[in-house]
Amino acid sequence: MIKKASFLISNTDYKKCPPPTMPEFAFIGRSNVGKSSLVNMLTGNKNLAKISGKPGKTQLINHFLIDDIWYLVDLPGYGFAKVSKGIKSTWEKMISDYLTNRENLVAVCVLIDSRLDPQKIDLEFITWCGENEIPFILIFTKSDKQSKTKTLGNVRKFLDSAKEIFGDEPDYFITSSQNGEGKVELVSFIENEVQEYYDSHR
Ligand SMILES: Nc1nc2c(ncn2[C@@H]2O[C@H](COP(=O)(O)OP(=O)(O)OP(=O)(O)O)[C@@H](O)[C@H]2O)c(=O)[nH]1
Ligand SMILES: [Mg+2]
Repeated sequence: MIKKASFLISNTDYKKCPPPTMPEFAFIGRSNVGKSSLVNMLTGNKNLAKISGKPGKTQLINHFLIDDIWYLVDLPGYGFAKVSKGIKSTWEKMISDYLTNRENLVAVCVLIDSRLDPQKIDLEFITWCGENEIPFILIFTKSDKQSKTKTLGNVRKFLDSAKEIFGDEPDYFITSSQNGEGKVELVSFIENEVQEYYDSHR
């Protein structure tokens, strides 16, 4: 479990991010999918990342230091219709530059709204990750909002779509920031990866 978490710095330029000396996990997904809420749930600190009912709250690359051994990054959402084309492409460049150049990035955690059928923009994003050889895992959010059957049905549909693209199923987790579902599983997974990172970088 996470014992210690603190906010470090916000950036628009990946070159100004903290030195890449620790393994890093970045949280991304559509605006309002629950990225910042998940960061707070995982760290047990309701006030760490800013949350809003309005999409587009997070606009920068936000670094958090976890247990003094890994970085968690809260990224702005993609696919937010209400911003202008110009702002959108600036965001996209900032995020794609960060994702393709950040050498200590272990995996991108792609958040998917478990209430919805597979969304084109999410499938496009994971396709882009594949093309750029960026490892990713899927995190289904807001599982508390509907029945277990409905959640599992939507998860299955998304995994089937991903399988069509990649030939196999990505690692995935089902979570709720409201009731803590998936916290233990996801944190254990990340902590394992962190350990492996240090083992292979000795
Ligand atoms: N019921 C429920 N609501 C959630 C959950 N996660 C997030 N929310 C709500 O969804 C809204 C958006 O949450 P945020 O965490 O700000 O979403 P975000 O992905 O960081 O959004 P941007 O920063 O705008 O891209 C807020 O009103 C949250 O309270 C969840 O697991 N369950
Ligand atoms: Mg946010």
